[in-house]
Amino acid sequence: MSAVALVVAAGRGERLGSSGPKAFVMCGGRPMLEWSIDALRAVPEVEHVVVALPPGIEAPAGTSGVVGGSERSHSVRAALHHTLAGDPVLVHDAARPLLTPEIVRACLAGLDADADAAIAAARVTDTIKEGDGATPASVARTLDRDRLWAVQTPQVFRRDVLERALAQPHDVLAAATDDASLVEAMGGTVRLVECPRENLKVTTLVDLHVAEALLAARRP
Ligand SMILES: Nc1ccn([C@@H]2O[C@H](COP(=O)(O)OP(=O)(O)OP(=O)(O)O)[C@@H](O)[C@H]2O)c(=O)n1
Ligand SMILES: C[C@](O)(CO)[C@H](O)COP(=O)(O)O
Repeated sequence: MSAVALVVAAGRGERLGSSGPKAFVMCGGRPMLEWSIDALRAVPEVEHVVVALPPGIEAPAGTSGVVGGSERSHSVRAALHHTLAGDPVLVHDAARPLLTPEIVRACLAGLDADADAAIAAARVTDTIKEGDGATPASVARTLDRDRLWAVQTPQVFRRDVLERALAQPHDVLAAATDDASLVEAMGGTVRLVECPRENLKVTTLVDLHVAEALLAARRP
């Protein structure tokens, strides 16, 4: 297998409230992006790593860089177009610094012969209720938690499937919060690969504190 990894790192980090791009915020003593690059480069099946970056920022050592787009999926598409080869294609958020080589391997292995994609996800442990959309909100229904998964990255795709999923109009891509949902909309088969909840996304300041604590706990 010769997989290519696309790491999206071109977001602004508005919900974190950082002064610069979130992927370059210090996390556990280094820019957040570097943790994911290390985990990906520790897996020999990943032959090449491409990073979608904010304008004017150089790619980390051992990777190649491309300027990202206005929304996340546009950045994924820019990075995909930057690669000439590599199948399957693994997409990962720089905002998930708790990635491990084991998670990368599990997601690559999850792409079986009948699947179009395999995505990291954790089983939901909370009770989830759907609101009725009114203000004040009331409960419309309680969802069956046994069937619910909180989706993460990596998300691994057959190259031709991801190319087709991303060959859609700008506003369709802008509305997608992950790439697998574009494949689902095309009728594709997306496998769920159970991964630890620790593979969290740093969205707010609380997440950053939790990520730093988890990274510190990993130190020998
Ligand atoms: N135009 C964008 C938007 C997001 N991302 C990347 O997609 C991942 C997930 O996005 P998110 O956490 O929503 O990041 P931001 O867009 O930076 O956050 P916010 O929505 O709070 O501004 C991050 O690694 C982010 O850098 C990207 O490469 N290009
Ligand atoms: C792709 C993603 O990380 C899966 O959980 C996530 O959807 C990114 O976008 P978000 O808008 O920050 O949830």
